[in-house]
Amino acid sequence: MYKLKDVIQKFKNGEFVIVFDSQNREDEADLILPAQFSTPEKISFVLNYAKGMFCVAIDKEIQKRLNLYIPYNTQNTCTFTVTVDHKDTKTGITAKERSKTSKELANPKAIASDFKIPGHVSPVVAHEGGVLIRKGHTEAAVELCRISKLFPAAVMIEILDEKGDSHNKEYVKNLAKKFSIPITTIEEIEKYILLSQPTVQKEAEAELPTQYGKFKIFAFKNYFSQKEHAVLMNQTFNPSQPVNVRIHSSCKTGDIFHSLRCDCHQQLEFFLQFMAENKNCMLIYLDQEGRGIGFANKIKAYALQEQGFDTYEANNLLGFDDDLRDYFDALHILRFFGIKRINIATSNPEKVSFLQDCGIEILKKIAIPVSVNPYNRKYIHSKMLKKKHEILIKGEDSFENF
Ligand SMILES: Nc1nc2c(ncn2[C@@H]2O[C@H](COP(=O)(O)OP(=O)(O)OP(=O)(O)O)[C@@H](O)[C@H]2O)c(=O)[nH]1
Ligand SMILES: [Mg+2]
Ligand SMILES: [Mg+2]
Ligand SMILES: [Zn+2]
Repeated sequence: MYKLKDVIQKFKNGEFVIVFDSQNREDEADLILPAQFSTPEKISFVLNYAKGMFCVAIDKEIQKRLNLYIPYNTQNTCTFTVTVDHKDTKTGITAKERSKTSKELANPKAIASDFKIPGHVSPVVAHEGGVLIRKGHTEAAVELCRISKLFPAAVMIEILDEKGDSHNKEYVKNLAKKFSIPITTIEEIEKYILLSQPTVQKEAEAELPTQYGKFKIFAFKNYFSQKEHAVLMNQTFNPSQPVNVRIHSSCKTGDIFHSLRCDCHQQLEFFLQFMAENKNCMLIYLDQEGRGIGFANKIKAYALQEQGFDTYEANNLLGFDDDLRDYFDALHILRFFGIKRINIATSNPEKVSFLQDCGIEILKKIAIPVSVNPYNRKYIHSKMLKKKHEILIKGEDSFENF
């Protein structure tokens, strides 16, 4: 699914890769090389073509083992340590000597006394939570090493163009093309991690008798986002048979207060009833309120909708994208239960394509009939028009009636 696989293959073999961060962040590209593969030639290339700050991204373990002091207050900024040279270097500045220092930073047997302080290489320490917590080049570089099963140290340097500009995308692309260097983004690295390792943990399970029937309830937690999700399923459950799944994003106003502004409560109620009447059902109730913008922002968005903006325009006016949700946690919940084949109750084509791309087989879509009223009319219409939701309108209802 992600071309990151090819990037990792090259990185594993000791080749350079280029990593862009997000446009909302530094909007820069760094040339990155596993430090263990440093050679004078490669370091010379880096100095000639990248021209930014010569750093070696390292993990916390290396920083501690080498006793690399962090002289700055580094809350949320780059965690640079003191500068170093390897003890066997003379001035420490030549490509050959910087290569030696970089390579030794990746040496798992290296000790503090192997390095002289100050020097000509700047180690910078990645956040322990990696790119899931901090979306910087340092974290990306160390993650690339980790994914590639290399020592967690990488030479990292910003690419500047002929004029010294670090934001020239065309220049970076041409450089990549000229030297066949693969390009990736921090976002792609993050997606790769979210797909390849479980994002949630099961915390607890119990029985849950409801007015619809007796179900089992599970609590799952994502320790990065601190989000807690609920999973309801039938008491007898066979994951090797197709499972009827609903992935529902929390809607306090709809699910709890039965708001008429949206169709959430109708969908939830339909599915709970469906669970009572059918076997092998699972409701994954995700803690991502207001399409991921949170409760307070959703209410702000409602206030804007009262002025005539639609649900997506309101999000955008508040500075958010249309939809901030993702379904990685839901994917890992399905994987946790060993579920591979599902019928899904949704109108949202994005949920379907995400799960399919991740290898979940979708056998059927279960349509949920919803009523239109004067308060949800525009909301439902916008979803159908702008996001291609396939919404089944109940009985006699039609948009023209409102
Ligand atoms: N930001 C924002 N979020 C909303 C608004 N109305 C509902 N929501 C949230 O939208 C989410 C539900 O999204 P929907 O688009 O209704 O449905 P869906 O989950 O994408 O698709 P279905 O599977 O068919 O339910 C919930 O998290 C609600 O809290 C709104 O006007 N603004
Ligand atoms: Mg950077
Ligand atoms: Mg919905
Ligand atoms: Zn709702």
